[in-house]
Amino acid sequence: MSRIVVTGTDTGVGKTVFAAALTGALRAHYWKPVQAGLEDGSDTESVAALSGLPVDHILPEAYRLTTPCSPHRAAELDGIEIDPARLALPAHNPLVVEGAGGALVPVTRRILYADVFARWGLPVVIVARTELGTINHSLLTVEALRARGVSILGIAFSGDANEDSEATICAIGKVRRLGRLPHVPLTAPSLSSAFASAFRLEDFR
Ligand SMILES: Nc1ncnc2c1ncn2[C@@H]1O[C@H](COP(=O)(O)OP(=O)(O)OP(=O)(O)O)[C@@H](O)[C@H]1O
Ligand SMILES: C[C@H](N)[C@H](N)CCCCCC(=O)O
Ligand SMILES: [Mg+2]
Repeated sequence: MSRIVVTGTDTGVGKTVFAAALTGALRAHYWKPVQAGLEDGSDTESVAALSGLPVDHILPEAYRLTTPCSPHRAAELDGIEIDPARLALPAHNPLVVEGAGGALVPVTRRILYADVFARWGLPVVIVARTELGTINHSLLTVEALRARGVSILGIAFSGDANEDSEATICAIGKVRRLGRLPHVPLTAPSLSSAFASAFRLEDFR
């Protein structure tokens, strides 16, 4: 079975929506270790609603921070420092783990998400937009992860088709195109069906 990390080229690119679909398709457990920003609902709540899975597949966060900003700063604003020892992976398998923002977002002032991914030693899926600007953001993300020895499972695009940008990223970055999740109504059944049409489950096993 598989334990997979979902990162992205930026915040708001569709990691949570993709992770909900993947978690549901694998009947995995989902874990968002650090939630920064509580007012508009958490990623954990979104995945609980969108994955179609029983709630016991949705694991509690290690940190729930008030402010919607970088976790290192959100922690400071709440008067704490994130202890990387508390970010030990849960034993569940299959497991889908979501970062926050992009791969070089700081967890503390000394440790970035990419460093944590390297410690975990799990393969990473990069969620990338298809809009203009994605080639640069995607290739930067690929380089940053490889520089830290993180294994990249592939790229999951999010949004409208952009055939040349998607192919260019995968060719120059030497990275597998896993598929593209189009924008769909955010319900569990529509997400599940869009994921099944766009991705091959065996790529994640
Ligand atoms: N496949 C999709 N279909 C419909 N809407 C989507 C899809 N992907 C993303 N969105 C929209 O974009 C918003 C941001 O996506 P999402 O929350 O998945 O981003 P994220 O990368 O997880 O951000 P964060 O860094 O905060 O965790 C969603 O709330 C939703 O409105
Ligand atoms: C608040 C947001 N939705 C995420 N939880 C955290 C995004 C951190 C991005 C930091 C940055 O790259 O500047
Ligand atoms: Mg998210």
